[in-house]
Amino acid sequence: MSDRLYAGLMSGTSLDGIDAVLMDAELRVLAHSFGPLPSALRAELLALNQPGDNELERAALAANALADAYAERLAEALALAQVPAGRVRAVGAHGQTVRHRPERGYTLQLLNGARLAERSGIDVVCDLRSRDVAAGGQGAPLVPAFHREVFSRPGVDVAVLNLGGMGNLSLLGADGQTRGFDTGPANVLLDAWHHRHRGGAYDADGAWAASGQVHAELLARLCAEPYFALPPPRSTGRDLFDLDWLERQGLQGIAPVDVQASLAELTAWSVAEALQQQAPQTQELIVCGGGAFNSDLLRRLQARLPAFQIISSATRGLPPMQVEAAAFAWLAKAFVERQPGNLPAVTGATGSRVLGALYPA
Ligand SMILES: Nc1ncnc2c1ncn2[C@@H]1O[C@H](COP(=O)(O)OP(=O)(O)OP(=O)(O)O)[C@@H](O)[C@H]1O
Ligand SMILES: CC(=O)N[C@H]1[C@@H]2OC[C@@H](O2)[C@@H](O)[C@@H]1O[C@H](C)C(=O)O
Repeated sequence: MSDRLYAGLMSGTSLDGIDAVLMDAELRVLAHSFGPLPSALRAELLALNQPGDNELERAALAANALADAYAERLAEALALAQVPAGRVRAVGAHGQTVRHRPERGYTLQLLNGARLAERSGIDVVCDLRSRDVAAGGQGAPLVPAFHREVFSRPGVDVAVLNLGGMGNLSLLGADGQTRGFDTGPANVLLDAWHHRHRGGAYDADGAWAASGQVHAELLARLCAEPYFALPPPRSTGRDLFDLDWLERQGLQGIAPVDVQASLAELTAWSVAEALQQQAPQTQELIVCGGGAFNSDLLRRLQARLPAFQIISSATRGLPPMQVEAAAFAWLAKAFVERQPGNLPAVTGATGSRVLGALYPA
């Protein structure tokens, strides 16, 4: 007999690892578990973002391996909270985005949901984006509805910024309206460029970027990418923003450290520009995702948004690395209650839809 606990599992575009969150029906987090992706699986998922040989079998095997890794993270979250699987009503499991092409009518998150149900003994709700795409939407971002639940304040305009691999903003209007869209790359290019020149997963605290100089002409070329001028609804991913994209912008003669500084500035610019265009009256910015730990990035944001109070989501009760997994727990709850998970004003779908596909335990 379930007492309506929900779990969320997320592995995002940065491919840093898997977050599992267990929460109650009042959206209080009971436990959080994070673990890196096994390195061979991480490399394969990264490779599957590009066309390659024998994709079908490789995708199926990666979806299996991801289900096993998800099951492990979920088990650890349950153990931390000392909660048996039988008390969890459902788990919302994102899977790994390897293609995001809403303009072609699909978005693809790898995950063997059947295997996760088998391993966990919990109802699995996955494939949470396809229905919105089928209804003409972008299938992303989905978190604005959850951000509204946990971060909105009556009478105050609040913006919530996820700085993951990609960046996305939720605009929670004082008038009760919620908007949202992807700003562009947040950490994905910073991680990849840092990895190429310095090794390691990411530029800790943005220290390398902070030691460089922004290259004004390169920054201008990066900012000229047409994606940044698109009106919402808009979403993006590694399909567009990868190292090939960066190399096409002309890097000859520019020191790698200055490219890193320029990439950090691009992230800050894309967010500030979007806020100034879309929500000029807003003055509060809540930051979540791994970029919330990058003080160089936050300093650049503050410099471009001097009137804003920029705070970590932890200040509002939800630590930065728990927000997305919690959102997918909330989406599982919405599915169980057959409530819509999307916001058509955000994704551009023709209407509200119940999101997800169910693999019963
Ligand atoms: N201490 C830190 N200093 C600098 N950057 C950090 C730090 N900790 C995390 N990050 C950045 O945050 C990233 C992970 O963020 P997060 O887990 O929110 O992304 P994601 O969920 O994979 O992406 P998305 O939200 O696009 O799906 C890392 O790849 C790294 O770039
Ligand atoms: C297709 C896809 O996986 N999109 C992710 C990605 O990572 C950040 C940004 O791009 C956002 O649009 C989305 O994730 C969050 C969880 C969302 O749907 O709100």
